[in-house]
Amino acid sequence: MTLHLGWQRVVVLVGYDTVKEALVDQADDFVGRGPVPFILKVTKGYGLAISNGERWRQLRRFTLTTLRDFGMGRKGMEEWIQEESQHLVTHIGTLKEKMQQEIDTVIGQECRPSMEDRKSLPFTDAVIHEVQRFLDIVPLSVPHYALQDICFRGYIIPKGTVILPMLHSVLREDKQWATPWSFNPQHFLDQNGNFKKNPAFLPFSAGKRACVGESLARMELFLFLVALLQRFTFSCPGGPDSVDLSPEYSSFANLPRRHQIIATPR
Ligand code: HEM
Repeated sequence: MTLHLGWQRVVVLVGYDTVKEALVDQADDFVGRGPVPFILKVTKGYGLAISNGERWRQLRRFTLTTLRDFGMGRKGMEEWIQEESQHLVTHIGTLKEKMQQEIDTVIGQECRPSMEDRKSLPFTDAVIHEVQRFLDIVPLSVPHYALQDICFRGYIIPKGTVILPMLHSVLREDKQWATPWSFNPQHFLDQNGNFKKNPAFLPFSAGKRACVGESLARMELFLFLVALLQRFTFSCPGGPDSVDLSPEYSSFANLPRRHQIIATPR
């Protein structure tokens, strides 16, 4: 779909098939990032997220190597996050009985969680995936840009066009999810309760420009949440129905609201 935002021509890619075909199957064509004003303002024109060509390739390689080395250093990334999460559990508390039952059964309340535990905790893993799908934090991804004319599905996308891979349309697509508008961890579970991948789970986008922080972010989400659930039960003053799940702001990002949460030690 083509539209104009002021003078800027924008092509919006809608749905899993289109987003995947562009970002993965035609990865080299759609790898560009353009001089979009808000990204320029945030980055001042520097860094990985705004760069193109050789400069971007080098920055991306450097970033990925640094994150990987961080993970393999004297204190691995996993261990570092584990320690951080232990600090956090002294302040906050837990969430849902079913996750706690699963965690209690598999690793107990005392043992420090590790990433190895993820495959033994399919329900917890499914809940985390569903939270990311449902919250839809970066609904339009970070804008891409046609650095030259791109031929896509028989159309020409002219050089200078901003391209928005609409991740929101993938994370809420009827064809991909049984109940796209409801929070439903079953989206990531099979009939036997095993974890089930869904290729349309693209909160970090896809292809050559996909989020470099994905592994770190997913590790943090898992280790923090499991450590918190081991020690606390969470509730909110007005009961679960009082929680408004709609974002506080919705534009480039969907920002979740702040909530008052009661963390009760178990
Ligand atoms: C839940 C957490 C996160 C989400 C949902 C997220 C999502 C995204 C998305 C959608 C993009 C755009 C990809 C594209 O252009 O196609 C992106 C890019 C990027 N993310 Fe993340 N991200 C998260 C955490 C992080 C973290 C922890 C880091 C840093 C360690 C990070 C660093 C970056 C960078 C540098 C880019 C630009 C990559 C490039 O242009 O080549 N992100 N992220």
